[in-house]
Amino acid sequence: MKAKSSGLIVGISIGVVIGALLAIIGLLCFRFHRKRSQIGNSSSRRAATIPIRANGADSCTVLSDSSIGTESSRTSVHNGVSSWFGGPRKSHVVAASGILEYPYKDIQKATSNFTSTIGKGAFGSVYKAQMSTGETVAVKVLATDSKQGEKEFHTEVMLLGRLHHRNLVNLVGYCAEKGQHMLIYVYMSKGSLSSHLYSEKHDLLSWNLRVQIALDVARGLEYLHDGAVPPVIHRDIKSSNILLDESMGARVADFGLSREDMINRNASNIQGTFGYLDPEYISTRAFTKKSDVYSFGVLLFELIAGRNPLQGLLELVELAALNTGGQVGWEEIADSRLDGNFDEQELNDMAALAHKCINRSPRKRPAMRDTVQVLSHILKTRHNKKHHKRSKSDVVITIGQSDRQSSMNSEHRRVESMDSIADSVDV
Ligand SMILES: Nc1ncnc2c1ncn2[C@@H]1O[C@H](COP(=O)(O)OP(=O)(O)OP(=O)(O)O)[C@@H](O)[C@H]1O
Repeated sequence: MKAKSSGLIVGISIGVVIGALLAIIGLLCFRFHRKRSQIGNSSSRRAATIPIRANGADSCTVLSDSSIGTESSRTSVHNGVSSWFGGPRKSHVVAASGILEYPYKDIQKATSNFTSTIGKGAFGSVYKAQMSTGETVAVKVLATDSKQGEKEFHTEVMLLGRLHHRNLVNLVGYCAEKGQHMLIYVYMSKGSLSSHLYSEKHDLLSWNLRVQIALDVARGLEYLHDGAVPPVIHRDIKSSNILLDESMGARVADFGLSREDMINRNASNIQGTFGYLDPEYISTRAFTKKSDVYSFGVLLFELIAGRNPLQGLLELVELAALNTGGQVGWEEIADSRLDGNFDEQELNDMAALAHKCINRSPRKRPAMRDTVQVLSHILKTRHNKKHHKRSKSDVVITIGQSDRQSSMNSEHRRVESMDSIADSVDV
């Protein structure tokens, strides 16, 4: 009986030990498995968030103003590369930039055999294309008399593909077949700034929108000058090269193209557009970032006056500058169609900035990063004024006369301090 019970005890003990061992092994296996799956998850998460372009162009570039950012992975995911994978030949991706090559026949089909013309510029015709993926794009077919060889074209595509910013008309693909060179861009549904300023078919651009457009353009150019590696000088800033997206956001187009390819080059070999050209460039033939700043100044005056350089814009500006001393009184050149619907202070600040941009001496012109600061300051001041007006009217309803007086005093003090900030941003 005793032997029987001690056998039972030994049996139970062995069972408990084996059970415990099994439990420990099971626990270890479970933890090991969980760790492995965590590693797997984190690497797939990383893969999903690493920008497609690892060459630096798509990483966030912090420039002069805190709200700025490159289009970055947003472009890659939404209107950039990833949404394009269904369409083009995957084997022909230009690896360094992520820009995709499209077969000629796809473009031919998407443009209804090149009949969907949007317009024609110095580089050739532009077509609207409806891709089989559902995307709408703009296809620029470079003129066939282009002297650019295959290698140079691919180099240009690689360089263009590195430039990505929310205020640039980004390149998304290309086609090099049948002796043709085509560049495929994000489609800008609202057309060019020049058409909005000068064509009857559009509603009048409000003053508020004009300032926002000026800031968008300044940010795009600032990115080209200070964010792109190597820096890019645009060389042809003008209102027809500023395109507007669905929400009227402005983007700089036609950047980074080798100007040697332009058709109808004039004999003097001066490149760019008359009226926007830096006089210093005309005399020295050296195009610098400050030449872009000059053209940007002309564009700012265009927004203010609603008149282009071929309609005597700069003559008007010079006359007004005699009276304003470059500072105040610029209202006299305001676009008459605005019918006085603009903030005088904003208009004077923007005109004073434009006047600095077109200074004959390039050294005295601001850098693009300075123009971004001044324009965002104008918009911040507008925002603050609106906010204060609203809170002031709330105060009027709830407090008595003496309190109202003190609140107005503090508003007065705030405006004074805003003025001193404006002086410090002055370029
Ligand atoms: N990405 C785009 N989306 C929508 N329309 C575009 C796009 N790119 C160009 N366009 C339009 O196509 C037309 C031709 O443009 P392009 O840039 O070739 O010439 P341009 O700017 O008119 O003149 P230039 O070549 O002298 O600068 C213009 O009406 C322009 O607004």
